[in-house]
Amino acid sequence: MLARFLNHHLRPYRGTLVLLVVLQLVQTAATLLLPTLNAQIIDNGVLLGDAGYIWGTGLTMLGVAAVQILTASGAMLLSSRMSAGLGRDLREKVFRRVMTLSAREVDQIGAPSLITRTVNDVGQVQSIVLTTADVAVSAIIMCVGGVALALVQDVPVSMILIALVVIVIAGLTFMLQRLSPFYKAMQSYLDRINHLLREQIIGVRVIRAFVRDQHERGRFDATNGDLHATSRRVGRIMATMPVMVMTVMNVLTIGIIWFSGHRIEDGTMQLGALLALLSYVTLIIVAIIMAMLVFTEAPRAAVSANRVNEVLQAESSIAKPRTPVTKTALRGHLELRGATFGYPGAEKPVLRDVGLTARPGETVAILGSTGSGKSTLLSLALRLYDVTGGQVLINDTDIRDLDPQALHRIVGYVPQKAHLFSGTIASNLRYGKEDATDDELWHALEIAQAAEFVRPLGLDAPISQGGSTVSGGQRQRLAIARALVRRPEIYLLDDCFSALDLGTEARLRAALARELHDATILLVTQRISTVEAASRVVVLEDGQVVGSGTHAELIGTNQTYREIALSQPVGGTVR
Ligand SMILES: Nc1ncnc2c1ncn2[C@@H]1O[C@H](COP(=O)(O)OP(=O)(O)OP(=O)(O)O)[C@@H](O)[C@H]1O
Repeated sequence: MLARFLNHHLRPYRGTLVLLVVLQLVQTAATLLLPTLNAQIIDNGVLLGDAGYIWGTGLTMLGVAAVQILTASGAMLLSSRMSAGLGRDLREKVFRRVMTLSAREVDQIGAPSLITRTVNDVGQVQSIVLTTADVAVSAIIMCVGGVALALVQDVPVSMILIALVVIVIAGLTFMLQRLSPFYKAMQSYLDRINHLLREQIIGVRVIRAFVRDQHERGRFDATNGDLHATSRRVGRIMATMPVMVMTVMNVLTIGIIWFSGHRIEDGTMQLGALLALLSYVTLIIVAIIMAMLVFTEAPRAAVSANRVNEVLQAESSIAKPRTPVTKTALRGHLELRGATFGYPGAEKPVLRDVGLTARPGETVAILGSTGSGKSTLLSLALRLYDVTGGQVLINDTDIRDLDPQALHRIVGYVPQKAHLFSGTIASNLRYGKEDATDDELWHALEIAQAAEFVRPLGLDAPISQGGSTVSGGQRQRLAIARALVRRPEIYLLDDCFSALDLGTEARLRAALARELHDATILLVTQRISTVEAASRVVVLEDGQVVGSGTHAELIGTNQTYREIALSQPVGGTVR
């Protein structure tokens, strides 16, 4: 899996890879040549007392060492460039893919896991590429070259070397296979830690208010403890590797010295050959240990590559239209026709056979008890999810046939939980219309009843991530202003007056009525005072429409509406 993954994603770096292997080959050949030259100096120079030979071969060794240094640093430069490039490419690919996924896939994989995959898992893959290119490639060349040169020195002694290298490689492979499930578990513990951290940092005020610090610390410690325990088990397996490698290699060295001693005594082998063979054994031991350090990370990188690949292969359940409709003849028409929808894994649909129509100039309020499916209904009109039955039509076109760009041009959305991005007030307001002028921003702020608090701060006042530096009510008004700047045909307002006092809400609704007299507004709310002025109210109960009409019509005829209305005090009295 890892090899296939890397083969695919390293395609743009094939040239670099070839150059890197060439440099590693030269570097390793230079390293391996030095013991051979050393053996020659001893046999032909030192033992025969030939100073000229010693000088000549010594200078050659200096030249070889210079080549070795230059090629090694060149290879390191290329490998770090290649791995950094791969990391950048993978993060970009994952980010782009996540941006195309629908809410359904994001829910399924989970936001914390997507973050771990983009940052940590890509980092693991990047790291294995760096160490493989830097260390493992030269280690493999060193092993093969070392064995080949040992064969040149003495075939019978080299056979012992080959047999033991095969035993070490087989033992290492077995151990690496055992590590894979632990690495899988470690990555999912990391997901969980990320999930807990996000939840606890975002919910820190609730934790303090309910004095749940101890409880939350316990939850965090439990997962952190699991990660720690798994890492220790991995560490224990890894700790046996050097023991095995070093034992085998020490036995090998003793065996070579013992066997070679007899052969030198017989006169079938020279002293220089023994010294060269011992140098090769050292080089091969070092190469195997280096490769082992890299390959112990391979199972973890394989798990990470798999997790990254899962995101890259994920297909959005919101299919792109085959022949997208980019222009519609009508403007501002929204219709749900027998719309049915169920969340994945849910026992029953959240919305059943919902029908409603909203036309330009109309404000259709959706009222219903909590959990009745109001926000879900807006999600369908935004195509965050596709209906499982029936249709959503915008300007008489099935939303599934509309070009996504056109859809998002037509529809403006103010979420229930106003979300702002880090930047400034102006950058948030221009989120849907980058070329909006300052005048347009101030106009939107005036209507959203936000100009008063923005004026002393200025449009360039900083906004922190999520908008935590402004109050809930201010955040809601900024989110309304952001939608107004775009001037869409249809506004989907999800309970976005909930944090406003009744006076501000009344002024805002009056300003919206003046400004958006020809727009279509679908307004989710729990407040009767908000729906009184609506052209029509649709009452939802348990995912079904149980009434539709004006406030005056429903108050007398609709039981659910009456119950909600009677439960809400107005001006200190109950209706
Ligand atoms: N992403 C989701 N996955 C699974 N179920 C969900 C999801 N979002 C909402 N639900 C479920 O769908 C039902 C309707 O939720 P929805 O948010 O549409 O209700 P609502 O009427 O807007 O509620 P409220 O007035 O409290 O905001 C609820 O039972 C909720 O548990």
